[in-house]
Amino acid sequence: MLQVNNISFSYNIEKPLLEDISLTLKKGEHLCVMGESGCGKSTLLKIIYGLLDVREGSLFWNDSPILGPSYHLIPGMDYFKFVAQDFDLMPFTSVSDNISKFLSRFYPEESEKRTRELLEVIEMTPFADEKVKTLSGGQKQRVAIARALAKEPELLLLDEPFGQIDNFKKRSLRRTLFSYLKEKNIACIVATHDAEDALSFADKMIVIQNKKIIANERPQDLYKAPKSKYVASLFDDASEVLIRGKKELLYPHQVEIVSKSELTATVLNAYFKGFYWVIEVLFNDQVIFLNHHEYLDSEKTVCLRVDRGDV
Ligand SMILES: Nc1ncnc2c1ncn2[C@@H]1O[C@H](COP(=O)(O)OP(=O)(O)OP(=O)(O)O)[C@@H](O)[C@H]1O
Repeated sequence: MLQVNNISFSYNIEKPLLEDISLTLKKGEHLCVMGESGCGKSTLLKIIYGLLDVREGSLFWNDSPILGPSYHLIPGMDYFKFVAQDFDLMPFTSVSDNISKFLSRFYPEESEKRTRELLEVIEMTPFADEKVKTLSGGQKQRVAIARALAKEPELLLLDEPFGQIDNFKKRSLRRTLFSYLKEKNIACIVATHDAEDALSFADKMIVIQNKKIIANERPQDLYKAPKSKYVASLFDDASEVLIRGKKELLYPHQVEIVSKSELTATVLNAYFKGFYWVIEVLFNDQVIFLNHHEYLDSEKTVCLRVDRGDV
């Protein structure tokens, strides 16, 4: 089990980046770390991996303290693997060799079987013999994930793991990877901007804002009852508006256009989303985003209805 107890960290002593951060993660559990760019997600992953020294607080994996580079000649915990945003692969070596390098040379058959299995997890079997330098950014990212899994870690730390992968591949890779991790009971922490990483695959989610953890809950619970616009905006184009004197935090699917209502608004823009449109409207000098089945011209007057349903 991972235990992070009240840690604080700063790159620059005058500008603390993370303050009083605490969290726990059990074996096989998946945690998603979200928050605006620059809030310290990657830094938190680096601290947990043991690449940075904390100013205050302590970290443990089971009963062993996780110590930073001041205490280790080679920083990084043995049972953990960290896939950073820069991948750190061997460019002139094949995809297979990049993965198998971390497997035992004494059991070549085992090693080959495991490499084949991991190539399938990252959907890169046809590229097994390609040199890494010829691969795209997204393909390199997938090889880095497979390499991190070669010697099964107890905790896998992924920094924006699908950032360079196209949507089609991302969805299928995400399904395969997270079910593989669950099957092997490997704990995982993902720093991401993509709410889909959290909503479908994480057991827990933390949100960082202004140096602190402002939410630590199941992603479904956070989605249903976001405590602020900052949290809701991680999931969708949330609007915070004053309606009939009451402040409402609304997702686009909770606002409908109806034929008659006392809430009137003016269309500003319409954004094509495939089977629906996101319509941006101005309501009492406040901008609201809502989902609608068809395109609407700007400046058109529309009537609104709020239907919070059960989110
Ligand atoms: N080695 C470093 N030295 C000094 N400052 C750093 C260093 N690495 C990161 N920072 C700063 O710390 C802050 C947090 O960076 P970090 O990469 O942890 O944020 P993040 O939430 O992961 O951002 P993003 O979502 O954009 O990847 C940023 O302001 C960044 O410029």
